[in-house]
Amino acid sequence: MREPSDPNDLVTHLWSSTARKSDGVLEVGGVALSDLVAEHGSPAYVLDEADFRARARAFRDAFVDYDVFYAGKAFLSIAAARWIAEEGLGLDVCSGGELSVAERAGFPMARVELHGNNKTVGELERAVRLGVGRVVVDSFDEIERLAAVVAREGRPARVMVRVTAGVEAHTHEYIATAHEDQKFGFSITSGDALEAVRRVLDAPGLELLGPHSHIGSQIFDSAGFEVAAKRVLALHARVATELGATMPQMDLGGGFGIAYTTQDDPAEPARLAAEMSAIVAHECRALGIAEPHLSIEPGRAIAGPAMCTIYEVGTVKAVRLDGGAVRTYVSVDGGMSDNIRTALYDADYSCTLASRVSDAPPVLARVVGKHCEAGDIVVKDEFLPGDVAPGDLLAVPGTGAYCRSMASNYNHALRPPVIAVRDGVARVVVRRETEDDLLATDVGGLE
Ligand SMILES: Cc1ncc(COP(=O)(O)O)c(C=O)c1O
Ligand SMILES: N[C@@H](CCCC[NH3+])C(=O)O
Repeated sequence: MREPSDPNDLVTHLWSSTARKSDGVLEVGGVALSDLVAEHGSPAYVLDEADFRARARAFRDAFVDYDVFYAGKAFLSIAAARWIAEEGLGLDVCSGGELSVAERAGFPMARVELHGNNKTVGELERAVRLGVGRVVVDSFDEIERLAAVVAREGRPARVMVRVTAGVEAHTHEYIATAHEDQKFGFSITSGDALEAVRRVLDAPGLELLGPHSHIGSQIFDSAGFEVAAKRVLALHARVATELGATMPQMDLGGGFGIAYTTQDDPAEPARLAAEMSAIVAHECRALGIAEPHLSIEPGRAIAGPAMCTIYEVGTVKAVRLDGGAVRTYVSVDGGMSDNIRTALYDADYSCTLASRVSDAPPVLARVVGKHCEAGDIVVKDEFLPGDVAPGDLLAVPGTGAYCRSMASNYNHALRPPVIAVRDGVARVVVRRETEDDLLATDVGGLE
């Protein structure tokens, strides 16, 4: 259990860099969130543009000799794609929808890569026509499909082969992706990865760049990356000796963890870069192979800390637990429709009172949403001032990654807007959904 912290202050490393409290009111990007809610309503995602850009830049600058692709699945909008382009990163998309955002943003297609374990023929055709920089193939079916697409379109495609390195990453089971028994990639151990490389080499119009390994997400320990890099580089060596080909590149994926609570201690990009580069250099020397050109795909570590969600409290209920302790259930005007991560991954978040000072003694609170679901929890445990009351605003930090992008319309909830703040100015970059948006898809079909 975390210790209560001063409710009138912020645990700064959990918040975006411009977040501060002034007389109990949370400000981000120079905008008081109480003013933002007065104008735009709640709940709302608040995106600190300067922080998002700075994190993107920090990865680009630390991983100097690498290509850095921002993983748009974490959070993508036209504005975010433009910022990523301006900061000099590439963009990883994994669906036609994400590709559309990149296109609408005018993102340079040569710096876009397309992922996915079941891309449609339509998605592959569009990617090839648009000239995306690389397609990461994930199955034998897809290699055949892509080869047919490039033949029909008369345009080549640069290809990476997604591999599973057989690593048990230390993270939630649902977001680990390098163990053998799951849907992504070609197993190195079984020989499928080598066979996939052979088929790509044999396919006219497919240019092989190299293997791609993503071991999972919200990982703090570089040991998993080390084991994966070793196994993937061993594949490079096998491809050279058995197939007589050189793979010029290698992608080590994303997965870099962030601090959701004071229990988390993430590494800075510079340290990650130094560790990963040392591992690759050491292993290449041992195998006697040339170092491939490297790339990575951070998503969460760029978008996650740059956003917070602001909610209004609707009801407060004290519940007596077995043993006599009391838990205060604080219901807010959003929930699992704007942040599914607590319910899906048992994720931990923190929160703070964002609209006033309070000197009331802390109580153990659980922040819950307004959905018809007992597991609709936003913050499992937090100490909040004991006078927390309807009308108060609560803010949850670290909601930039996999919250808006995984948001749903459960109970016909309207997905909240994303409001970018910078230098005292707030701009809506993704508008709030309306009931008309929901009803527009419900076409009746009664005739
Ligand atoms: C292939 C791939 N690359 C990159 C990412 C981004 O991961 P993260 O947001 O943890 O950096 C993911 C998501 O886990 C992924 O599946
Ligand atoms: N959606 C996951 C991250 C992994 C998704 C990308 N493979 C999360 O919220 O943690």
